Amino acid sequence: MEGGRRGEAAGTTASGDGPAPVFTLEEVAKRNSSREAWLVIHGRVYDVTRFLAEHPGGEEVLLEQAGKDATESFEDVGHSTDAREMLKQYFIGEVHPNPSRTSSGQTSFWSTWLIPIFGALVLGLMYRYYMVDGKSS
Ligand code: HEM
Repeated sequence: MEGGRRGEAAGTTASGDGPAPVFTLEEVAKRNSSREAWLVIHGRVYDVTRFLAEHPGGEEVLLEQAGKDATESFEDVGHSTDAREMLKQYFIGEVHPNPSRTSSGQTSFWSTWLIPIFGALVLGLMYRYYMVDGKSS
């Protein structure tokens, strides 16, 4: 109970190293009930489902924030360093920085490159066609 030990992940999901999963705000928003409750605090996603009943501030307030960014409410309460330490064990991932482009990344890659390349080819062929045409007549 002394505050001397730090950085000891007690066998639960590793929160320190390795790439963390990334969730969109839409995905977080779906977890807004006592069946599944996720919170965003300082850009990180926390699964507080099994913490609901244990929260000293009650499950009501957590459910009110479930599926949302709870940073402000969390900070407004002035949670202790102990409370901040507890966050780590519920960490499940980061928030996606740009929610509108999740699955269509490939499509936008091809459309951004193929259109200019195709355009350049057409222009080149047209140029050639007109030059040849100009010379022969
Ligand atoms: C995973 C996120 C959270 C954790 C780990 C957590 C943890 C705790 C802990 C350990 C306490 C006891 C006092 C302290 O140590 O500061 C507490 C109190 C409290 N928490 Fe949270 N909390 C979380 C999120 C929230 C959120 C989102 C709210 C939203 C309003 C909230 C509202 C409160 C309130 C009102 C109290 C005061 C209870 C009292 O003084 O009787 N907590 N919380």
